[in-house]
Amino acid sequence: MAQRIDVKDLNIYYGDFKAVADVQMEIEPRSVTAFIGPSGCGKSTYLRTLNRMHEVIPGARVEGTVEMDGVDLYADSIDPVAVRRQVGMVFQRPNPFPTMSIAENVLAGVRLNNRRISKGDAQDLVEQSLRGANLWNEVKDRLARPGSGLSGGQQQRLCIARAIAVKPQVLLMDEPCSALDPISTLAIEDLISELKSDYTIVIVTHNMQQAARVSDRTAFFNLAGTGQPGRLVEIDDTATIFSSPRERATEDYISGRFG
Ligand SMILES: Nc1ncnc2c1ncn2[C@@H]1O[C@H](COP(=O)(O)OP(=O)(O)OP(=O)(O)O)[C@@H](O)[C@H]1O
Repeated sequence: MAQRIDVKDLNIYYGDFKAVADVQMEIEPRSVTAFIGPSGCGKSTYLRTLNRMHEVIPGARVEGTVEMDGVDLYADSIDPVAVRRQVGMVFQRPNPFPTMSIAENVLAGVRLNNRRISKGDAQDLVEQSLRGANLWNEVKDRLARPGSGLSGGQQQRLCIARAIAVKPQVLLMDEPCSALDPISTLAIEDLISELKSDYTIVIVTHNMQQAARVSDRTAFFNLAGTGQPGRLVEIDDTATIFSSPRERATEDYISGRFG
C-alpha cells in the first residue's frame, strides 16, 4: 500500500509570494520522515503540496513535480480529489465531526467518497480502523456516542482511524500532537511507529525529541531571511541529523541556538 514519493524542483507560491523554493526530496515507502525547522519556513505549506491541498487556497500554486510511485500528482490527467483519497492527512487539532457518532466519524471519509458499503462491511471497517488507530478497546462499547465526547488524544486517534479507513497509501501529519498531553502524545507516537509498516508517513513537528523518537529520516528547512522563501537545508537519517548534520544551520537549530 505504501508509496514512494519523489519531489523534483518544487517551488511553492501564494500569489506572487514564493513561500518555498527548489525542493528535491525522495521519501521511501514504509518510512517516517519528519519535517523540522523554524516557524514560517514552509513546512506545512510543503506538506500540503503532497496531497494537493495547497491549491485550495485562492492564488496558491506550485511549479515542479511530486511523483508517487512514478506518477506526477500535478499532471493534467490527475484528479486532485483522488489524490486526497490516496494521501490522507491528520491536522494539528483533532477535528472529528462533532455531531457524528464515533462509528460515523470513522466512516465519514468513505461516505464522502460515495462508496456504498453494506452494514456488515461498515462495522468491520469501523473495527479494523479503530484497531489500527489503537482506539478500539477504549471505544468499542460506545460506538454510537458522539466523537466529541472523547478526550483530545482519543479524538486525534479517531481522526487517524478516519484517515486510514479510506485506505490511503501515504499519511501526512501536521503537528499531530501539539494539542495533546504527554501521555496522549506517546500513544500517537507508538501508533505512528506501528502504522509505518503499512504507510509512508510524513510528520511536521516542532518537537525535536519527537522527531528523534518517531522518524527514520529528518528534513531540516530554513529561511535565508525575512521575505525569502523557505528551503530544504538537508535531509538525512534521523540519527545523522541529530548527531552529525552536514550543515551548520541544522546543528544550530537542533541544539536550540535559534528557532
Ligand atoms: N494562506 C496563506 N496565504 C499567504 N501566505 C501564507 C499562507 N499560509 C502560509 N503563508 C506563508 O507561507 C510561509 C510558510 O508558512 P508555513 O505555515 O508553511 O510555515 P511553517 O514552517 O509550517 O510554520 P509553523 O512552524 O509556524 O507552522 C510563511 O511566510 C507564511 O506567512
